[in-house]
Amino acid sequence: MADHILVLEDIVKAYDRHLAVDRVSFAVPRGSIFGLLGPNGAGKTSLIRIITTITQADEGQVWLDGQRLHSRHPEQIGYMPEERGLYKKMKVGDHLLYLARLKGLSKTEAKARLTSWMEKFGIVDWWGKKVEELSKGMQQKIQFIATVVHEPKLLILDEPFSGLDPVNANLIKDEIYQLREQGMSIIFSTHRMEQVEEVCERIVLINKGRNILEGKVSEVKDRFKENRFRIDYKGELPEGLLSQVKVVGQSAGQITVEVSEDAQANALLRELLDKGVYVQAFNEILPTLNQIFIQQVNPAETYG
Ligand SMILES: Nc1ncnc2c1ncn2[C@@H]1O[C@H](COP(=O)(O)OP(=O)(O)OP(=O)(O)O)[C@@H](O)[C@H]1O
Repeated sequence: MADHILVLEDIVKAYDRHLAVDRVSFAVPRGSIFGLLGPNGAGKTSLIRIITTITQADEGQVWLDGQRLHSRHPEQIGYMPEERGLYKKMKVGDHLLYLARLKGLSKTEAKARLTSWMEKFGIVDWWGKKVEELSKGMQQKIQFIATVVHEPKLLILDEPFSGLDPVNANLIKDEIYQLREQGMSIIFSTHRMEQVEEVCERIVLINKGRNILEGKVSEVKDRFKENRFRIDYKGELPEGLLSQVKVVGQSAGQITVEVSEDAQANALLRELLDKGVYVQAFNEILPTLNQIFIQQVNPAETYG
């Protein structure tokens, strides 16, 4: 448990007769970026609401930083929900101060930290503006600052890049990496699988309230690989070269093969080189997280 900032054990949550979370367990390694994934209605928000003590689990245990979850723990968590709730009529600076004070910061400390964040984002002149004067993306930057200003141990970000242009998305992404470098642990919830591949080290996939897949992103991709390799080459392929492998795709200068074991791929590459074929690229085709997500959540669908 020492290596984990958050541990969930056998969490159950039902609303009336609907079982939203069904014995979910997982652990978030300290100082990592962890993807909490699942289709709409899977139970992710229900789990986040339990972790942030907004609601309570019917059964199971949550441990934060080695302690059973208790009422002071929210001060150590920063949660940016997908529904961004800022008071439209309030001025940005007052609003941020109010939220930072709620998280236990003194007024002086809050002001110093907020000013430093606003300087970092180049938005000091927004301090006196009303929230309603800001665009959706601008409000999101404010929400991000409000979420991290008290330097929580655990940061939970629900679709943090939605509504942000690529420049601002990168700005926030860089800040997330920096916070991780400083030791913060981050749970990242999104439906955008390419973002997960880019930023997350581990994932858990929730479907219909259950944990159906968990692990390091690289291991998960490896688990679902189909031993396929794509070879880009120049010139002609010698006769009989591919008799040992299954060819599953072929076009000018490119061939895709399926091997029965890894060693066969090495043997094929060696043979290509020995026969004087100019190999431009020899790549293993790993499934994308998007393909794995679709296949696991909806097994009737195939990919390839
Ligand atoms: N307060 C509630 N009362 C009744 N049912 C609820 C309540 N909150 C969630 N549910 C139900 O519990 C299930 C899980 O919902 P939850 O919001 O946790 O899913 P989610 O994975 O966050 O989905 P999304 O990706 O769409 O945000 C859904 O079937 C939802 O309808």
